[in-house]
Amino acid sequence: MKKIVLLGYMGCGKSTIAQNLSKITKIPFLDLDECIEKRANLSINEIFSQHGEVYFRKLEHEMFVELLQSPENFIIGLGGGTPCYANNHELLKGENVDSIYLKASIDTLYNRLVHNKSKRPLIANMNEEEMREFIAKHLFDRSFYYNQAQHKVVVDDKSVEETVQDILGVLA
Ligand SMILES: Nc1ncnc2c1ncn2[C@@H]1O[C@H](COP(=O)(O)OP(=O)(O)OP(=O)(O)O)[C@@H](O)[C@H]1O
Ligand SMILES: O=C(O)C1=C[C@@H](O)[C@@H](O)[C@H](O)C1
Ligand SMILES: [Mg+2]
Repeated sequence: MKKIVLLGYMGCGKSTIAQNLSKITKIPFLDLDECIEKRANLSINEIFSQHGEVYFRKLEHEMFVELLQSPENFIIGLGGGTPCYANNHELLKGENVDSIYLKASIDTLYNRLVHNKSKRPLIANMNEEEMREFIAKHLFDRSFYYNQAQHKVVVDDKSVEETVQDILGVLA
């Protein structure tokens, strides 16, 4: 069986949806950000502030490759930027991978992130206006990489359960 890889912008629901998909499919779930935190013994915020983003991106790539090489089956929730660095977007097309882009609009992302930005170093210090502008531009820049996924599921105006059902549909 293939590894199921969920990707998309910060706040699109990768971690939330992956946990719920895991409960239904009984396939274990791993969150790439959490794996990196465990490996570094630091929070994502601490990695960014103590070592910088380039160091984080190297760890992120190494950990992603490691998980894909593991013989076990997992649902993997990626970090928001994972497909956009190194050759990670090419790894989304691997034979043993089912990659799914959880596609959310700027409004959906803004509404979810505006009160949940403290653990996300890229937006943690922005005011509301800066954040909306940042998300719009950043999503535009990253869309090319997200669109390398094998499948796409639109998450706007859907409950967690509805998105999980849509994912099961594309995997069937
Ligand atoms: N229908 C929904 N589907 C998914 N998440 C939802 C939904 N409605 C509200 N949320 C909330 O939106 C947030 C999504 O955050 P989550 O951490 O799952 O995103 P993420 O894509 O893993 O972000 P990051 O890239 O920063 O790790 C959570 O607080 C979740 O409770
Ligand atoms: O979108 C991003 O670049 C990031 C998203 C998070 O999941 C973390 O991986 C980190 O905060 C960077
Ligand atoms: Mg997450």
